[in-house]
Amino acid sequence: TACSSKYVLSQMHPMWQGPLVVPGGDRQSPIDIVVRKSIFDSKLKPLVTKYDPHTCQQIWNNGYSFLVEYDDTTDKSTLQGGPMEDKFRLCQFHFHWGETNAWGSEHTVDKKLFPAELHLVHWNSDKYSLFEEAVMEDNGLAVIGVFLKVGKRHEGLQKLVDALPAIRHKNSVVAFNRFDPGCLLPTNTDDYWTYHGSLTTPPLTESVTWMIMKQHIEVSHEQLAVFRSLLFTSAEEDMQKSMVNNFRVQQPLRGRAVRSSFN
Ligand SMILES: N=Nc1ccc(S(N)(=O)=O)cc1
Ligand SMILES: [Zn+2]
Repeated sequence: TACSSKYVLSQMHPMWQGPLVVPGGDRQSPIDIVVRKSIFDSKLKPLVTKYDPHTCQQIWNNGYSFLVEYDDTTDKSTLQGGPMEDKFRLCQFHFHWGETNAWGSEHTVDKKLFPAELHLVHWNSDKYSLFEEAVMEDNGLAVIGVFLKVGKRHEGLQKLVDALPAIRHKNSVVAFNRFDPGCLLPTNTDDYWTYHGSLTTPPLTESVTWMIMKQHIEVSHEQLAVFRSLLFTSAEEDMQKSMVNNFRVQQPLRGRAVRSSFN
């Protein structure tokens, strides 16, 4: 679908650090969320997600993470509310994780690292007609971030985990339908932090309104271990590299405000 994208993994420096310098990058992501410096904004509305499980199309290994892609040619799976004025269309979700449970998330909360982070990627379908267009615009994208903690097994996630062995190698894809991404959201989606930032992988464009959920979800150690069984490398390459630590380091805040929807 429109929102899938290929990343180029250069040998010079691992891609998850992205290019070392971004031209004029003063709203880069991820960031450390300093809770006591976040500003409560009573005008922030609850998030309204309306996800149609039937718009799920495929799951694939893009050599950086695994993406679950949705048909974003109609307004079937949408996000609105929060700090946004417009309606946004879900195009894909993916995760970032570490080689151990000690780290793996991209955002941190008072420097606390989580073992993994889920990103649900949406683009502004009120203003643009394609993800590729929206990705270049200030208010083009909205990404929901959810922290993962290791604990009890996540039943909804298991369907996804069971599909991963089929896409072990980079560029492998498997049909995946009927998956409700809403099952991966925490029970409370009213409490979040929001700030203006960027994609955390190339093209690193500064077009993202981030909404980071205060409440995490729990997945089992075994489920995370299957994430780590994926490979960065394609079947043709002889050096197989396990797909771990696919996160970018925290970026300077550059005076940006982080608002909270809760007191
Ligand atoms: N090129 N597409 C992308 C979409 C989302 C993200 S992220 N990790 O910021 O959600 C990065 C790249
Ligand atoms: Zn991401």
